Amino acid sequence: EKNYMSTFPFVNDEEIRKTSFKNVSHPNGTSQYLPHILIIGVRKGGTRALLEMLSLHSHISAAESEIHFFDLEDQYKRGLEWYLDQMPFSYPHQLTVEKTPAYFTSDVVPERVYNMNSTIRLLLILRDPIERVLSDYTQVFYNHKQKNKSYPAVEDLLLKNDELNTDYKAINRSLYHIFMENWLKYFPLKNIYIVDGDRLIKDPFPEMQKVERFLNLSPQINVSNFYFNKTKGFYCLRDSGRDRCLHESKGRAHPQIKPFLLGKLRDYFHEPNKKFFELVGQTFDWL
Ligand SMILES: Nc1ncnc2c1ncn2[C@@H]1O[C@H](COP(=O)(O)OS(=O)(=O)O)[C@@H](OP(=O)(O)O)[C@H]1O
Repeated sequence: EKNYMSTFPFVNDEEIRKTSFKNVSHPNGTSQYLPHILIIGVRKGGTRALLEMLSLHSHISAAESEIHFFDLEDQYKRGLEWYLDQMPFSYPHQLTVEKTPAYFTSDVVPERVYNMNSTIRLLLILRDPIERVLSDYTQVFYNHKQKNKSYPAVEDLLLKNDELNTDYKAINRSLYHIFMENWLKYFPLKNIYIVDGDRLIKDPFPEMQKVERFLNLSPQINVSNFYFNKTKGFYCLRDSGRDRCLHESKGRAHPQIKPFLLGKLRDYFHEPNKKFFELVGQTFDWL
């Protein structure tokens, strides 16, 4: 049998070795491990879809919720022992993965992750920056709606005095090169795999094959694990006969924006996108 697991668990220094694994194990042979893989973002990039699809693989064990360990002070000060305790119970041959989309855009997170495990594998799923802005807006819009609060129309946030409002948070979070530079101060590009979130929506299987390869996992995820659900308008998962789609909050319709505004967004993101492509030595089909 091919030794796919030979490079794991990536743990490189003594301190981490000591804390990376909790020896208080279940009778069934499972234990908790610090993550071997992190899905760091981007917010609205398709992080949940990526985590669910990766979980189709039997060697993957995923933390269900977003832990926000590295980005929130209150969590981080609880220490690695606490973080370890948030991890799922898994078998020694499995890899633990956690996803918190806020990690990618945080200034403090790369160094903190590095201090935990400098050879950890990072997955970053990105979408067209403009799509991401509209998805981000839609998310916040629904958050307000849920609380019966009103929220401005998208054009009122995107524009200020008839010009693009570059202070708008959702626009800033799409300046991928700025955040990427910070990650690359700590991690080599070869340890960061960038998933094309637009392609993962349109045709998930080939993208997941690439993720499997990057993680050195045996090829297990199959084309029949995915089926297109016409009602949802997205791919859903089929796992040992069980069908499931992502939550209804995933795959929402975005607001239509006027062509002149779309033009402004395109102009604005042109240079940042180019900078990002140069930084990672890879291009994407962004507008
Ligand atoms: N298969 C499938 N089903 C449903 N949704 C899918 C799928 N694949 C990718 N996506 C896209 O995932 C987007 C949400 O991204 P995240 O999970 O990263 O959002 S979050 O930051 O955790 O809130 C979500 O964004 P919206 O379309 O704006 O809702 C989806 O476009």
